[in-house]
Amino acid sequence: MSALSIDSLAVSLGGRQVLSDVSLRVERGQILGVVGPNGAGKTTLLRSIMGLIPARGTVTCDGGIGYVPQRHEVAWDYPISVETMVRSGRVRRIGWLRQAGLEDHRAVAESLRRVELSDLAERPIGELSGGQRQRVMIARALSIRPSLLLLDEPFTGLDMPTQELLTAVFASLAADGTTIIMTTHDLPAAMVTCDSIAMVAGTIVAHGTPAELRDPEIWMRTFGISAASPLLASLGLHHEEVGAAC
Ligand SMILES: Nc1ncnc2c1ncn2[C@@H]1O[C@H](COP(=O)(O)OP(=O)(O)OP(=O)(O)O)[C@@H](O)[C@H]1O
Repeated sequence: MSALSIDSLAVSLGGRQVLSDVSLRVERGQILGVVGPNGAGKTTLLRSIMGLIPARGTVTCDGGIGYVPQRHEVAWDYPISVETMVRSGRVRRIGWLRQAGLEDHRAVAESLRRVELSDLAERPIGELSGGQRQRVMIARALSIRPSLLLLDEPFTGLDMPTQELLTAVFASLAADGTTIIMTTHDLPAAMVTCDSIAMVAGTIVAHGTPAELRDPEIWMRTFGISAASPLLASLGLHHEEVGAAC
């Protein structure tokens, strides 16, 4: 059985069809990159896998799901520590009225270690840098030890060392069997770091390994770009014009 199976998923928001006929399989320990233009439905796809918005079709996952929304969706002026923020990821397991137990503390400490934030456990979240905030949100999602981790644009606005650190964290999670799905606008990085790429534009336009997605036509169609687009050059894909040699 695949770690995640999506069959005939369709989502309407505000009376408009945002996603239709989405079917996808992701195997355990794989990293899937979800790419597509603005408004393509990438965030909607993650939210519907998470069950946060009503959708038709079926989503089957073999374990818990951790979700890291885009950073601007979180209220960072809330007066709580990094540790409390990470522990809040386990609220459904702990319950609002029960004290956190040994297992909860262990899971929180392990998650903070994964993202190298153990030293900042007591720091108020309002005092963190953008990169540290992203690491807190990832630790929060990891606190339930999910089998599937959903990341919405995890690298946006981060410097190169933080991107490198997170890439290493994701690779080690995947090696330990966590399945990862991330949306991204950094297409060259996705082609290097993801095992497979799903190209989304209202539906799955193409899905394959980076090596299988070297046809520039697919990128031109999905992103609505011309053969002269710098995007194709940045991916090392060159469109050969028919009759160009004449
Ligand atoms: N709550 C909502 N009500 C109505 N329409 C919505 C709602 N949320 C999203 N949409 C619309 O659904 C479409 C897909 O949005 P979504 O955020 O999934 O795109 P995206 O691919 O993640 O885009 P981006 O790259 O800009 O983040 C957009 O046209 C958006 O305006």
